Amino acid sequence: MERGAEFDLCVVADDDEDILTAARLLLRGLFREVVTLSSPDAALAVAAERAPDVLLLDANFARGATDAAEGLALLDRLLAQDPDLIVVMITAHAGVNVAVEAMKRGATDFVSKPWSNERLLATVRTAASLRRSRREATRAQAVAAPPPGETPLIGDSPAMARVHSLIARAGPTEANVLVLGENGTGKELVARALHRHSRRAERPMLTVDLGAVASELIDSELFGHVKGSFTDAKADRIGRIQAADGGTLFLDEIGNLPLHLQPKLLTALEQRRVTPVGSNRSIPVDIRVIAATNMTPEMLRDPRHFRQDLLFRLNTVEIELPPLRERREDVPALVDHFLQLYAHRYGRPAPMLTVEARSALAAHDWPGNVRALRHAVERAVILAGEAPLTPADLALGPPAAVRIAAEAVQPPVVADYNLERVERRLVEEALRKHGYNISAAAGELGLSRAALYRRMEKHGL
Ligand SMILES: Nc1ncnc2c1ncn2[C@@H]1O[C@H](COP(=O)(O)OP(=O)(O)OP(=O)(O)O)[C@@H](O)[C@H]1O
Repeated sequence: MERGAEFDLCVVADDDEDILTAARLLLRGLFREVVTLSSPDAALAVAAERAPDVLLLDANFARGATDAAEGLALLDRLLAQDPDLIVVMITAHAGVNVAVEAMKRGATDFVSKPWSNERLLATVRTAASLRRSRREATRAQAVAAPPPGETPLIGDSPAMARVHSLIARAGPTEANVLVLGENGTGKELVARALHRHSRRAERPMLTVDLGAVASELIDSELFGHVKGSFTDAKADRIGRIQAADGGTLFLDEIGNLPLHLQPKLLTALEQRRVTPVGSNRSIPVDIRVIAATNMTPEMLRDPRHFRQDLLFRLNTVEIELPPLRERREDVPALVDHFLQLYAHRYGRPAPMLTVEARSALAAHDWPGNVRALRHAVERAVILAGEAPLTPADLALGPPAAVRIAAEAVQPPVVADYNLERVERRLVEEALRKHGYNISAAAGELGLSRAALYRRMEKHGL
């Protein structure tokens, strides 16, 4: 790494080793890191994961090719993946036509081989400055409001006012934040808002859902691996921690991190370095970690479940999201927001709700929290006719106490062979048995978390 470099990262993709070496030597004064690559796939992967300031791309990627078809096709794919990517094309053989074609397709500039060092440096510096000003503009927008399509964090109950204030204060700092709350309370939305308020906002936030990754793969998913370190390790793979370098890493369902990997994560966070599986070389990383869990604070503070030294690393700031039933005053604003959202999405007028329907929504216990409320409103928008919606249209079911009493006398599942109803009943039972802990219920049902969410949605749970 060079001190005093103006920019962070330049990627050079070319099949000619001599060109790669020359570019690396020339550009390392301008960039803190110059990554050279000789395969199109690697260029796509690194561009997606590292968001370079500039990518220098050889127009004639295939050895001996001169018609630039491969380089131009790769340019299209790179720009489809990230329209803001700054690509400088390297053209050969007085390839003016290729240069013009590349600029038409969205390349920022070009240099022709053999290049003059001054010309190359000037072109690349101008291109990198362009990237920086684009990022600053994006960042200014990002801090002000969530990007289109992303839900704002709704609710001004005292509990949510506290959450908003913690986000505003902790967001711009580098502090690691732990977000606690039952499933569906909005932990991921809080993580996104924290990232948006941070100086890393223009870099990506990468998410690892530790409840969705098979436990034997978590090590390699987080830390990466080197080729041959285990049977399926057919090539080197960078882990999510390294991929989040410069940005934010969101570790969802951190309570699912196996105990034996907890010291490894702690060491990585303390030393700011990762060691891929099978490697003896550690790599420096600069990340901010936001973690989330649906474990109760009591479980989390039990060393049999979670190492306390790792907990102290992760919870510099703790944000607790209370379940929706403890902040019912947020229900009307959430209902109105989702009514508008789905009416717009399905191209129909937002249905009216009777006073009784609104009271039923506010009185419901919402064991699945805001996610379940969102699904209930979506379903109501889809099924609504002309008349205002009544409590029956919302299919909320009786209050929890009545439901439990009724279930006690229900016949066993096998008395009803209707597959849809049996599925709904089993999903409901598994959810209830595990206190709406999605990972645990999915485990018991033999489903992934995503598959369980799909079924909950299908059955309006
Ligand atoms: N305060 C809120 N305002 C608007 N939408 C919300 C709010 N809280 C949650 N949601 C919506 O509810 C759904 C679940 O939110 P999110 O994924 O952030 O919850 P979570 O706590 O991370 O859930 P899980 O633990 O199950 O992963 C999302 O569709 C989200 O948009």
